[in-house]
Amino acid sequence: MSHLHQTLSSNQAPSTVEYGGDEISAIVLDPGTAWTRAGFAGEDTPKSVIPSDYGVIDAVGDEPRKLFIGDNDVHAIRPGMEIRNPMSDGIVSDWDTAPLLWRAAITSRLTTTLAEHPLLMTEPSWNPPKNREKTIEIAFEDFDVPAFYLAKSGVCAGFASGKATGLVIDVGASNISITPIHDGLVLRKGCTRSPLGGSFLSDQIRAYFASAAIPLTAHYQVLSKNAVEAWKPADAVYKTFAPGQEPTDSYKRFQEERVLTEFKEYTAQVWTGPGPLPPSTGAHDAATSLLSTTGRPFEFPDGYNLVFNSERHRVAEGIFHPPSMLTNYAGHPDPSSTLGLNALIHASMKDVDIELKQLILNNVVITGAGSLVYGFTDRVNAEIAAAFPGPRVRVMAAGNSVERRYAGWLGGSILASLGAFHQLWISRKEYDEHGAGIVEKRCK
Ligand SMILES: Nc1ncnc2c1ncn2[C@@H]1O[C@H](COP(=O)(O)OP(=O)(O)OP(=O)(O)O)[C@@H](O)[C@H]1O
Repeated sequence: MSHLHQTLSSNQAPSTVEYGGDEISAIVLDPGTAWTRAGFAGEDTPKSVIPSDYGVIDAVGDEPRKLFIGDNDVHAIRPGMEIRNPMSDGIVSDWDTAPLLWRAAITSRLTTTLAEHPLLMTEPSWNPPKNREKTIEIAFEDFDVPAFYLAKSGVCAGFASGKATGLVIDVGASNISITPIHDGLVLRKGCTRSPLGGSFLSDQIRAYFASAAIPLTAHYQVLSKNAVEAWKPADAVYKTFAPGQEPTDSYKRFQEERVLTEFKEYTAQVWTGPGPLPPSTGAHDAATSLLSTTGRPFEFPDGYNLVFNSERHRVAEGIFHPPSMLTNYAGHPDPSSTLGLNALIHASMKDVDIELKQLILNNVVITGAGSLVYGFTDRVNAEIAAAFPGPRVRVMAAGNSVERRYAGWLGGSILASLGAFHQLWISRKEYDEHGAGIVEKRCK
């Protein structure tokens, strides 16, 4: 892919791809753990973004299993509907359902004739060969596409910022990954990741609410509410369900996750460092005065509202400094063996030779919706500047949240619409001749 980067610019957005002499729009599909994003190559944003979580009512007797995919369906309250996700750690773990989601993302908003459009999909750098082969098989045999390519999401996110060389820090739902890229290729030995992504932050906030006895209500549970003063009990009417009609626990958790994301968006804030957030000292929290920040309010769906001070920093501290993580819940990562973000960056840069390291650290690209929490970029900046002092270290993050959310997709969109990309597509003929193994040779 290295020859492509010379023609690369983030402003470039041709609207069609030339394939087989005709101008046909390629489709770009970026399947994440939180969202599945699909759109036409050359466009600025994916036209179709659906939750990767889906609803399912398992088969009972003669009734077959029912699936509920897409925003409207997955959020509707249905007794017995479980919410599941076909991804784990950023890669597909449920091959029965993932292709159904991909197809739904494409056919709901883009086209019903998949067989006419080349398909570019993104994948994380740790996607194993078996998964890659399965993906190309689905593209050609199930979707019947005329041409296919599998691009590394780290490389795509770099391209979205106009960089073919750099260090991509992607904060997704399932993890944080660090991908060094050089001339549009992933430097494999420098790829690192930790489970301390957006879902971890949600779990930390949930754990904090539990420890402070702050009730977490989801939107669907509230029928109506009246405004109340901060710290006063909610004055709301809650929805009740007849026996057997209640939503499942997984549905409840999925809906609570939306509220936790709102908390991340409006209230949580990363301590800007460098170095860890000072420890809590109880009621007269030294960190609060040290931070000299004003508190920030948050209102739950039932109107219960309060102002959060140092706690809104504390919930995010574990991402950078795992010993600070809250551990009052089952399944939390092990604070003593999980790498914080600074350590991850160090581990990634450890074996990169010195000249290349300078080039790479000159283009640190922060991406992924999980990075949108206040202060995140400032902290990364401070940590990198402290760890790698020098004038050539530069951290960049799109100020525009849409770009940050969709960087992987956008890079794929740019890539697939470059004239020079034409030669990289794997054609149906090549797939038929060489089989699924061709993906290993052609999509590096
Ligand atoms: N404004 C925001 N501030 C902080 N976090 C946010 C914000 N908006 C969304 N998030 C979080 O970002 C995460 C989703 O990020 P993203 O869409 O990049 O993940 P993904 O690519 O689908 O997942 P993965 O990379 O793990 O496969 C969720 O945990 C969500 O709660």
